[in-house]
Amino acid sequence: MGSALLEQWSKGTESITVVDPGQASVPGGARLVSDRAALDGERFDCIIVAVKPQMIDDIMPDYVGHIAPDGYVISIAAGYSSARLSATMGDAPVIRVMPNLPAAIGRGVSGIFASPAASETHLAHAQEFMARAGTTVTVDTEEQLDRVTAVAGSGPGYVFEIARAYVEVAMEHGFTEEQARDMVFGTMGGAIDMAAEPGALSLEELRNSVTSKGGTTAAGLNALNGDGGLTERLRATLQACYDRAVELR
Ligand SMILES: NC(=O)C1=CN([C@@H]2O[C@H](COP(=O)(O)OP(=O)(O)OC[C@H]3O[C@@H](n4cnc5c(N)ncnc54)[C@H](O)[C@@H]3O)[C@@H](O)[C@H]2O)C=CC1
Ligand SMILES: O=C(O)[C@@H]1CCC=N1
Repeated sequence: MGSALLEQWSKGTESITVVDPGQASVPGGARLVSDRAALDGERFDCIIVAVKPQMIDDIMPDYVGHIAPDGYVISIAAGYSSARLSATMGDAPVIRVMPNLPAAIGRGVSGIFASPAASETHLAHAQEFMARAGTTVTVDTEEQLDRVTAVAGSGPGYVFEIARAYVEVAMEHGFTEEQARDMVFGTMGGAIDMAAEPGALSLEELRNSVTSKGGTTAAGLNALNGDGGLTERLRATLQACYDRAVELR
């Protein structure tokens, strides 16, 4: 996720240093070091936490001395709370961000939550920084940020899985994978873009406009969600994701 964001962050004027022992190169002209020791006492206006939440306790305390006076911390880690991160990082101000993967093409959705110690300046920087990667939604509570994770942060995973299953089943109707992908991506992308047009009809109206009484779409929709099973499945999906975020706090 950090690499996807780096592509977009690099469009700004900041000098960016990445510490990552697992990368041979990073995009966007950022400086890469494989070991924090190479920083040699340098301080940074913003330190971005983009490691797995389960690694933060081990890794991040070593970075306390690298935060500039008036600097702050951005965390993209799921779940791990701002209070816990601040305590881990010498009481630094923390802004939590929950991006999603289409940030890689500048079409991400990022939730932003500023903990009380973060200043207006920190928040304004984080908002501008994340806007380079797509849409931003600033939320008032950390609870809401964990719900952004359930809807948007993990959302591309749901979408990719739905599209994958749709392609698989389309191929069972005798199409090549290329044909199936073209049809599924075109249908999903075209329908979503149409629904997102300014002044578009509601989703119910759009659905109904495809659906002739006694026709083919009605038959398909009845199988898809006639019993509310799809809605229930999505409810369980978001709840399971949110519950996991809570466990990671
Ligand atoms: N993958 C996604 O779509 C999203 C991920 N996130 C968050 O982003 C964070 C990273 O997740 P992913 O990118 O999926 O994982 P990842 O495994 O792809 O990336 C983690 C990176 O941390 C590096 N790393 C490991 N040890 C390190 C150390 N000691 N110092 C510095 N870097 C180290 C790894 O080499 C790797 O490049 C997580 O906290 C996750 O919750 C948030 C939103 C979306
Ligand atoms: O699966 C995860 O934990 C991360 C956080 C949101 C998306 N991927």
